[in-house]
Amino acid sequence: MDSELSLNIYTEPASKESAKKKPKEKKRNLEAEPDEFESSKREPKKAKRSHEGEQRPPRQGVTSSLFTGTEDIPRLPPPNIKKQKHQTVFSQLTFEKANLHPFMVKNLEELLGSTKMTEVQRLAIPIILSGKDTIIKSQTGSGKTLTYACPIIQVLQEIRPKISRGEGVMALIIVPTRELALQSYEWLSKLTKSFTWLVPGVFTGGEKKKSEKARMRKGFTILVSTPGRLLDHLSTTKNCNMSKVRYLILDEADRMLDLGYEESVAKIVTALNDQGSTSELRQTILLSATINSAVERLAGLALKESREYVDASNDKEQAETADSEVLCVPDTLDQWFLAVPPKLRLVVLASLVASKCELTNQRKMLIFCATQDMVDYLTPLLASALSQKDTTEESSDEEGDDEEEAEDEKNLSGINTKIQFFRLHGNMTQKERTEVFKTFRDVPSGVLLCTDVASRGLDLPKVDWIIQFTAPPTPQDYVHRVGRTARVGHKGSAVIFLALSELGYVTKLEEHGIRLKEMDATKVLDELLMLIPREPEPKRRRGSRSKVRNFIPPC
Ligand SMILES: Nc1ncnc2c1ncn2[C@@H]1O[C@H](COP(=O)(O)OP(=O)(O)OP(=O)(O)O)[C@@H](O)[C@H]1O
Repeated sequence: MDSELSLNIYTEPASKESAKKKPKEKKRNLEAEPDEFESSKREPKKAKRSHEGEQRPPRQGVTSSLFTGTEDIPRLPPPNIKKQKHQTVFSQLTFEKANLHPFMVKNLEELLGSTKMTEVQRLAIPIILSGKDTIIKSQTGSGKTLTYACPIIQVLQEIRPKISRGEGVMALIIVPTRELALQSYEWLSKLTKSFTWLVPGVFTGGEKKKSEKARMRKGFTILVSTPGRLLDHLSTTKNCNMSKVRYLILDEADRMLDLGYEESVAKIVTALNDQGSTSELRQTILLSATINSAVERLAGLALKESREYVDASNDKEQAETADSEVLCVPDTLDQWFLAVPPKLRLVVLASLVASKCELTNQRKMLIFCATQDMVDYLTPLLASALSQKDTTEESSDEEGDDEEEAEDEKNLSGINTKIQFFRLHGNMTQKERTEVFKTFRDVPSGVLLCTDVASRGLDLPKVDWIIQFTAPPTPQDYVHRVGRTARVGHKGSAVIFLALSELGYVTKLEEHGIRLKEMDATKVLDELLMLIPREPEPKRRRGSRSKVRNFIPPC
């Protein structure tokens, strides 16, 4: 069998007709598979781009070495899913039924455009209101923030005489990342709008400690903080009064452990006890999308023995060990894997981004990378290959080049002229991180390249595609990454790039009840060909470059 991936970058993609005629082979190369991936969606786009009636002249092209000598992609055995876990997101109960203050119910209705509680909210809010320590497990994007925020605010606003901010912190919320701290703080600010005497505040590493100290002097009722910065204040800030903390929330507990915060949380709990907020007087709530023995250990540090356990997935049979845990992903999530040989990873990534973002102007995408360096490398690379901004900058540098070359550049860079690229990782200044987080959250479309700093807890509305350019260490991490889309009942898609040697990852996910469909890399590359403007190729001068060649090396 021909083991070459013989995609010719200048020839037309094989038509559906001809693809169908090809006999099926046991093993396949990237050319042989009939389109399974989004075939119905691709048709209209073909029509849009095909300049009807206009035949593209067949180009006797050069086949880049990128596309030759490629390994065969082995067929995977059929999926072996024993258990699959589905969780209904919304309950039939409204917030009104949870005995929340009418102002808060009205506020929620305006903010969310809905009055129905999610399943985890329906189950957990009454338990939290009853005053019991609680462990809450629920899938990503199921509304865990409001699950703790609503009952806390409900109880605090009822206290008479009214609480004053000078009395010290009454509710302490610990979250693993700065972005999540800001996000939770924003929700608390919105929910306390009608109860002006409850003052929320936020501490995050990377902010100026001096200004945080000044704000602390004025006082907060509800404080959100990352563990490191809170410990710092507890040991150095005089006015850090935690003696009256009656709620302690440990949000994204599994992530907190991954980041090595177990010891910090233990020290915070000790500091609270020392200041007089003992576990008997305090109600502690731990939230996590995955629960394993390490999370249970963390719970043991802070929660009372007599605690409630809320599992919104309601799967009582589930074995709660890290190995056999059946993980829960939203039903509205479409999941794929892409088996890609290393040398094609970049061009397939560029094709996928270009084609998905070209299909609609309202596309929001996250690309997860293994390292900060990878994010820093890929962001300008994709931007210069696919977006107009960099091209314009580059064209102005090349002022004076001959017209033919400028025209050529313009044509080939016209793959997509609107995609905005962003990057986010832990080695950026806090100011940059906050700016990127807020801007990306608010833009209607864009592509954010990030490390796992964005994998947990972040609520970025309207993200409809997650690309994992490198596989995460564990299936639990996979669930958190894909959890940035398909939130609260919305639809979303996720694709993970795997080298041929990594295909066992698909089986590993199946052991956890997660089923991935295969996306065909050739079809993805075909999409790129269709996006390249169909002008006849201008005569090239020696030394001239094209955008496509920026990411497809010359043969
Ligand atoms: N009852 C509800 N009705 C409609 N939208 C809701 C409801 N509850 C929460 N949401 C929205 O759902 C989104 C996700 O909520 P949240 O970030 O709290 O989820 P999560 O379970 O903490 O997710 P993750 O595990 O990823 O952190 C938010 O935008 C929030 O506004």
